Amino acid sequence: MGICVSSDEKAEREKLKKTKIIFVIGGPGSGKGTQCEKIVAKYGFTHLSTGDLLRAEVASNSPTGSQIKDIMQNGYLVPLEIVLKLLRNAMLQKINTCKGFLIDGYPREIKQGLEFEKMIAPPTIVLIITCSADTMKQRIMKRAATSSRADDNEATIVNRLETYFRSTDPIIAYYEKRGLLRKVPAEGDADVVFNECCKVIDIIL
Ligand SMILES: Nc1nc2c(ncn2[C@@H]2O[C@H](COP(=O)(O)OP(=O)(O)OP(=O)(O)O)[C@@H](O)[C@H]2O)c(=O)[nH]1
Ligand SMILES: O=c1ccn([C@@H]2O[C@H](COP(=O)(O)OP(=O)(O)O)[C@@H](O)[C@H]2O)c(=O)[nH]1
Ligand SMILES: [Mg+2]
Repeated sequence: MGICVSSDEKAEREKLKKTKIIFVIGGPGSGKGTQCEKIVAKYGFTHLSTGDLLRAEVASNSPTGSQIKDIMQNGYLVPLEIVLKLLRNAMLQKINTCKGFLIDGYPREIKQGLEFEKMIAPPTIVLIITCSADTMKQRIMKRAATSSRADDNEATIVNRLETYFRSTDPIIAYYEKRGLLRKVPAEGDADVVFNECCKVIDIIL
């Protein structure tokens, strides 16, 4: 039996397939959000942070929000169907006006990436922002002084780093093999890092 796909849905899929999609990955506090903001300012891309979408869901007090609140507070991963649904909805809201998408903090596991391709489209490239665990920890502790994020505390940072390092090597290997991975070292100043990001993005425009 065939699956019935409405013409609206078909048109949506076609649009999503044509748009540029950059996955931006990197450890907690590596600077994904900072770089995405700069990329938006220069290239007019639409920035979607999975972490932000999930935090908004928690703040809305929806049933899904209460389901994921504790998972996030402890630094673990939210079930991928939930993340994907939020992402797809957010992308469709912007699809008619945007020049391309920066998907910040995604995928956290290969499976998330594969499901994204099934439901939405393949990424144009995967940008990975890399720095040492010490640097990430220092940056988050500094951010913690002014942020109100429930997960910006020392115990959760340890879990977030562990979760990241456990799942990230297979992701890197997977996208490297497909020729989609672009590595940007991020120990230095944010402007220097941005310069490197631009070199990578200019090539796909
Ligand atoms: N020195 C330096 N600091 C940076 C750089 N990028 C970000 N920071 C600082 O590090 C902190 C974390 O940066 P974010 O952009 O929030 O990092 P993130 O990767 O989005 O972090 P998560 O949302 O926790 O995954 C911020 O307080 C930034 O000011 C960089 O390239 N160099
Ligand atoms: O695809 C995602 C993205 C985020 N998260 C959850 O959202 C939190 C915050 O994500 P964000 O990218 O903002 O920060 P990070 O943990 O990388 O510092 C994570 O710790 C996870 O609990 C998730 O489960 N799946
Ligand atoms: Mg962020």
